[in-house]
Amino acid sequence: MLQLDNLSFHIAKDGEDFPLLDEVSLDIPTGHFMAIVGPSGCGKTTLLKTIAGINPETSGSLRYQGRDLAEEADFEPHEIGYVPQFSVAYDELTVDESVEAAARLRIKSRTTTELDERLDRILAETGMTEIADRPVKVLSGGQKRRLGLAMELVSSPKLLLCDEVTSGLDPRSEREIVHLLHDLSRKEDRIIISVTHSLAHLELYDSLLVLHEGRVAYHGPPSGVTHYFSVKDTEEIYPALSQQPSAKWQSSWNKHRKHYEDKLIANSANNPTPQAEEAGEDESTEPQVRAPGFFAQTATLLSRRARIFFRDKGQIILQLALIIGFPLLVSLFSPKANEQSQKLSDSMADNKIVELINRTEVRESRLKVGSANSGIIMFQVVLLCLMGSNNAAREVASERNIFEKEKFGGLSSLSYLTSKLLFLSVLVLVQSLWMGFFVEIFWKFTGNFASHLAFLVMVNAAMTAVCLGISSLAKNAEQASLLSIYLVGFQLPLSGAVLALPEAFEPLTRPFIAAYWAWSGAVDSLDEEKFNAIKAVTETSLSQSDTCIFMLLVHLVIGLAAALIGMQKPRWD
Ligand SMILES: Nc1ncnc2c1ncn2[C@@H]1O[C@H](COP(=O)(O)OP(=O)(O)OP(=O)(O)O)[C@@H](O)[C@H]1O
Repeated sequence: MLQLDNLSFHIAKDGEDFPLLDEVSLDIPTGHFMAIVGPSGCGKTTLLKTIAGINPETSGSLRYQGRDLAEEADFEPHEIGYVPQFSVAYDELTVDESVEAAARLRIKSRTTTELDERLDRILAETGMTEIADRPVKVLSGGQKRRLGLAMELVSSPKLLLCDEVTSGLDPRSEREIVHLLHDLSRKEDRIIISVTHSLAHLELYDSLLVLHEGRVAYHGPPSGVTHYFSVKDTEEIYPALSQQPSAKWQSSWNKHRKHYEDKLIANSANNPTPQAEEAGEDESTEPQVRAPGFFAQTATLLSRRARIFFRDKGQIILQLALIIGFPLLVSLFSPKANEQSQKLSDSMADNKIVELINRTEVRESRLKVGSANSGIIMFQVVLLCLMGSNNAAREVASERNIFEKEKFGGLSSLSYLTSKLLFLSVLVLVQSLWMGFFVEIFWKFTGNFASHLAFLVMVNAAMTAVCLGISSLAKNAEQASLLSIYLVGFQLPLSGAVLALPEAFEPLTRPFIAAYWAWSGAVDSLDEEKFNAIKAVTETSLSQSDTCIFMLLVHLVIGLAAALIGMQKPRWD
């Protein structure tokens, strides 16, 4: 039995306490199929989220099988399934792969055979065996809803919460989904609560909850609802609701509640589910569901991310274009940087004017070489910053809903971060090392080349980590992209590599500019001649390579910490 006792959820609105749910009390027997209906905005989704624990209740209590969910133990992730309004599957995967990934993230299977059997059973139960190989992107609306249900059934939840899983479907698909939910509620003593706008197929529900402005107006058998509201047709319920304030509906419901809910409990006792009949209410017969560990979840996420990446043609083309195009672009400037700076002859010219001309020519040649080498390094650094931002800006923000849903199902934020870290590290290494080695063919880096490579890798890694942090903290993918692009845009002007910044300004901005630390560190890795040539053309002070590596590491760590903080923060729509 699921019991809601005076459950309320309030928000602060214009500085005042405002109830979205007000003292909702319900008794829902096991193996029960309940519909929540009510006018738009009456609090149906809010109630579902409060039961799920996504909205913390302001007052009142929730009990499941006698245990207080707030005081004692909350639902284990495997005990509860929540099918939200949005799709939780990736378009690039097939039905089979989506359900398998959901299973691997939520439960620990002893053997592959055990997992396969579970997947086959769920696909058969939800009528998707025939379309198991089909990509999610070609599924119909009804098939997508079935997939959403299948992905929740992997842990055999005792409580399944469905938010408008029939909305927008044609009448036939809607009927099929309601029948499917009805059948699922008859298995494993499962309680299914379904928010719906539709008043069709009410006969399939065990009970109907009518909400009005966050308050219960009715909870009883669907057959009794027209009598209760004194209307001829269910379609007339909403107009009837608007005829008196919700507080009045609530107080009259409180007078009738016991009578109706006793009836529901008596009905459920008369119609035990097949499992309840076989096993009685003995919970000790239930198989133990264990959550997968950190490494198992990380491996599942990583293999799913790689699969999605390789199936996304747009992503592959963009990555190839960046990886090939950017180093090519840098190499176009290599002839100037390869020029040797002229040296002064050991002997002085006899003529003072000739000597002066020689010195001026040497100086000009040195400035040219210095600025070409500085430019080529900064060009590499800025383009790698751009790649880093492209790598990570949308990585979390674009799949935030799915991530929240998976976190709700028991996914650890640390596994999620680690999988992103591993995936992005491969991109960073390929992009940065290719940039370094390819440009080296055309422009010889005279100095410590390994150190130069390290700075290219570090600046890309730092920018990727910071943009991952932005992606994880941002409200949405558009905001994350915009902030990341601004961050890259500021790198070149604030690095001081092109124009020295005003003295008072420089110490304020420098710590935040990854491009400066990578440029300065790479310049410090050059041989003495080129280092001096660059020093001669720039007014910006250069830092030692150790300091530069340290600062880039700080950027990396801050980015990752921000990403983890953002991931741990609940961000439901
Ligand atoms: N966290 C929140 N903060 C502020 N307002 C909220 C919050 N959650 C919900 N609301 C508001 O509470 C009201 C009820 O929202 P809810 O989504 O529960 O309604 P609903 O009955 O499911 O609506 P619909 O049928 O249109 O989906 C709406 O006016 C919504 O804007």
